[in-house]
Amino acid sequence: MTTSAPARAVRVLAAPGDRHDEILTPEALDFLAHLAEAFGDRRHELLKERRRQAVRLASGSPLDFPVATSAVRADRTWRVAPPAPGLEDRRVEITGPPERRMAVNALNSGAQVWMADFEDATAPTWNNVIGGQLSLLDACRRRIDFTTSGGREYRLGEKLPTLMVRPRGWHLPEEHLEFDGRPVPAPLVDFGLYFFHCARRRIDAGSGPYFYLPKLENRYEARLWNDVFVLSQDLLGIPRGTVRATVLIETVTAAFEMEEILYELRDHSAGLNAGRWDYLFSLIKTFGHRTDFQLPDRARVTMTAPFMRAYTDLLVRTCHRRGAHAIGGTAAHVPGKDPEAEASALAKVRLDKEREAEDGFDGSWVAHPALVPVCREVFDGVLGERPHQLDRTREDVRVEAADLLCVRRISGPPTEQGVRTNIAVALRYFDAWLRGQGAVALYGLMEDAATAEIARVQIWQWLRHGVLDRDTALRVLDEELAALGAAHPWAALDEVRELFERTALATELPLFFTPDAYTRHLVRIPEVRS
Ligand SMILES: CC(=O)SCCNC(=O)CCNC(=O)[C@H](O)C(C)(C)COP(=O)(O)OP(=O)(O)OC[C@H]1O[C@@H](n2cnc3c(N)ncnc32)[C@H](O)[C@@H]1OP(=O)(O)O
Ligand SMILES: O=CC(=O)O
Ligand SMILES: [Mg+2]
Repeated sequence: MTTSAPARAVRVLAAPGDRHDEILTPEALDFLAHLAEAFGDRRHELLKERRRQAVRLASGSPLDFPVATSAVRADRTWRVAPPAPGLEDRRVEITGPPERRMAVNALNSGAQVWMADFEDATAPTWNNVIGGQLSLLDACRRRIDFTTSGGREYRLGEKLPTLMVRPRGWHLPEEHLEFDGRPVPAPLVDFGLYFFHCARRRIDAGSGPYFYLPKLENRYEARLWNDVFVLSQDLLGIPRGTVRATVLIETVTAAFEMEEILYELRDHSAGLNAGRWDYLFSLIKTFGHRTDFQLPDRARVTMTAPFMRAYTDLLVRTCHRRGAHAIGGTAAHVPGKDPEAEASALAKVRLDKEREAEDGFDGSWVAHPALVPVCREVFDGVLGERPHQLDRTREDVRVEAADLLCVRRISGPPTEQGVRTNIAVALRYFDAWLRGQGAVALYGLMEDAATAEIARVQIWQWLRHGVLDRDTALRVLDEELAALGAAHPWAALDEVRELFERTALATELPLFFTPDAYTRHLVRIPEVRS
């Protein structure tokens, strides 16, 4: 590294695990200490600002495109950096946790990009966090092959996708690492360890250190990431502008600052992604108190709802006028175990990808290897030999604040089946998450931390507006807990129930279920600290 050591060190508070010393080297911890020292306080201030903004919006302050940055939006001259090596053609991107077996499967899936996910698809147990870093390091060294105890072989193919890594969001701490008496911010840990160990290897392989940035709420959070990139590159002597990052527009406040977010990151930007599930979650939680934001059953809120279409159209237009890729989101349907379910899932995903490709997206996400060919076929049909469609500037798109916020047109009360599905999904997902699994297939759909949040906050919202009565919610909760216990005798029913009651049935809505559940259930710090 090119600068002197920080005054304080990062302490590891976890028990040593298999090969963890390969990741938690003194040099890597020193790198994290630099990041924690430089950015810990700013992250803390930005989280306070998130809470202040939530209160302002809940008290009726209007949400609109910021006046202070109108010059950035009006200036037609600026562009983001051109696509970096390996990021020009992104028509199919597969997502998934960096668990070893899934890592090999994703790398062999035939997609252009693998988005290795420490956020929505990972329950951040210490073993998942460090195990994920080991998978990434081994993948970068091409030493990830293994054979299961049953003799099944996992071997990397010749041509691999470009690797992008999604660190956890700013709201999460990593309690197994301490700096200056406080947990190190989780995004700095996920980003920092990968960057420290793999940035040079990726550059030497003709690619680069590339990231997806989740759950940003405004331009200041994008600026913070940009400063993290600048310092990290300087510390390792890597030229500025080598890092690239795609920001997920998945909060309603960020949808009003897409241009500004691209602008803040312009030298490191690799476009925007329409993170539809967190977006919907954010919309409900931000305006959950307002009756005109009351949404019907989750299944009825689709991407063709006018307010969702306004959000994706605006994203494509914003990206393309700035020379940035616009990447679509995840259709949650995953192939089931029988051919009929599989055909139905493929048909639904195809429709979703067709809409995205026709609307101008340059590529999209899939959550399962069996969906790669569908997504490819659809984007091949629209792109042909071209790597993207940045030339489709979508001048026809006119989106005002009201278009993004006009939810009323699809509002309505829930059905009993809608209530039951949400409760069942939340309980089953919490159970999986507490056992260390961050994504699961439930009732034919991929469920992760974003989709489960929708299930949770809808129950809260319906109770709040009196369209669901508490007795019914409690009765369904009892029934669905019993069903979960019958299906999974190992499920921690008391913990699951308590988590649901605390996060869905409380008067005040917790902003996320994860931070508190993480601290209570996933953190394992031995009695005697190292
Ligand atoms: C809202 C958002 O943020 S979307 C992005 C975050 N979410 C995700 O990335 C979810 C990714 N998807 C997944 O985790 C999985 O597909 C699940 C959990 C939904 C379903 O997984 P499974 O129940 O294992 O599915 P299934 O049994 O059909 O899997 C068949 C094979 O495909 C593999 N596979 C399934 N999904 C993936 C994936 N996304 N990446 C790599 N391999 C995968 C499985 O590991 C399995 O491999 P194996 O035969 O070697 O054991
Ligand atoms: O991260 C993606 C989303 O839809 O949420
Ligand atoms: Mg998300």
